[in-house]
Amino acid sequence: MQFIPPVSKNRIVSTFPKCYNPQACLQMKEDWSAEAKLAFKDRATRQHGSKMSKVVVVGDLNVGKTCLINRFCKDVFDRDYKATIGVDFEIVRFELSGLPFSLQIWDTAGQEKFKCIAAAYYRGAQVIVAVFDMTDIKTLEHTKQWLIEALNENEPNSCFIFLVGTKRDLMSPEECRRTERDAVKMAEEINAEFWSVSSKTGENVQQFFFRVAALAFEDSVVKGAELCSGTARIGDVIKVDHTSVRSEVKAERKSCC
Ligand SMILES: Nc1nc2c(ncn2[C@@H]2O[C@H](COP(=O)(O)OP(=O)(O)OP(=O)(O)O)[C@@H](O)[C@H]2O)c(=O)[nH]1
Repeated sequence: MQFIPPVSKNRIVSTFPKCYNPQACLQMKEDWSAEAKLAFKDRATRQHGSKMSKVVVVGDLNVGKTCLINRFCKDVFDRDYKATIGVDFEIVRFELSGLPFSLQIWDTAGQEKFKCIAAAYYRGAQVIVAVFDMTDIKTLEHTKQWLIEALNENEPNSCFIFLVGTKRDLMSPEECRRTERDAVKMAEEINAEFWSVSSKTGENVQQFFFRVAALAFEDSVVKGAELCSGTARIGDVIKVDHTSVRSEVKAERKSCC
């Protein structure tokens, strides 16, 4: 396994929605000439290289962090609870707009006794995912504290924040609606984007991680373009279009650890 240190993020470039906004990704402008598209790709590849973004997943014990990651990275679901000890991580490779991009997804332990080990890995996160169990409402309240601790280790305004409710499959439609209402309020409070998922059935899991990848990738490319010596303005490069990123994301998964 090769460990590639995560790149620290200094600021958020794109406007971050308060709750799920299905439109955000990077796309070259349709009306660009073939040469302009090629030049953009070349430049972005040079700046971007095989860019990796760090995603840190936090939340109470037993809320389903490991299952969420495993459903996406390995397409498996384990009914038996095995506590995460300290931290673990997976690397997922994508191809976005023809460019290589990776997410390094850190699974942290929810148990109090492992907290100090896990906290050592919060630094350099580009994305923080605060997870709660939809069947256990107090875990939603606790996401605030998890978030505070994760943000403490990072530059102010430097992370995209997601709030994810798991175990959707265990809820009746009415319970689900009620919990989602509470979660949207919490998401607004913590300036996060809310998703409700089921790792058991897989509902929304892939869509959620594709969204994470799209935002992290867009942010990396915008920063790269800003560094570039004036050949492209940001407005020329970024266009919001979620559908195209979804269809262009080709996940080549590589497990580590
Ligand atoms: N029905 C259902 N069960 C789930 C879901 N996600 C997780 N679980 C179950 O919840 C339990 C805890 O899941 P984990 O993913 O191990 O929890 P965790 O948050 O990683 O726990 P720690 O490692 O202690 O922090 C396991 O028994 C899972 O099978 C889900 O979406 N639906």
